[in-house]
Amino acid sequence: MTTTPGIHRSNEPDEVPAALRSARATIDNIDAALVHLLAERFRCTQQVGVMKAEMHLPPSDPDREDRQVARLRALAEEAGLDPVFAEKFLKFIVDEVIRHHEDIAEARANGGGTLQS
Ligand SMILES: O=C(O)C(=O)C[C@]1(C(=O)O)C=C[C@@H](O)C=C1
Repeated sequence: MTTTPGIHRSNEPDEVPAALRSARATIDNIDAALVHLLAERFRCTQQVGVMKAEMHLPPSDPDREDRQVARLRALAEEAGLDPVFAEKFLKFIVDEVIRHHEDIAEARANGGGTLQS
């Protein structure tokens, strides 16, 4: 593997053509950004889960989800991303968030704090 200072170091074999190597480096950077964005989103939704449990609000809010879906579908269309995929991706994430909210509410109901520490 060759290295250039300041340039993304790929773990691709040397025989991979430069254009493909470069495209893969971009993909790797985008995937890293997605991981960081998702980590921040889940950090935020954990706090929402605690607030909801404290306020005895249900874990899911279908009206809010409908608004999120409509907004994300429009954004996806503008951006040239398949809106069906955007909706599926949001649902995948939100379903996981709801499971976390349920766990937080259950832990609280059992006198077990907030799962935050
Ligand atoms: O906004 C909320 O009430 C949340 O709990 C966050 C969130 C989300 O992850 O975007 C998750 C569950 C709700 O059904 C709606 C939205």
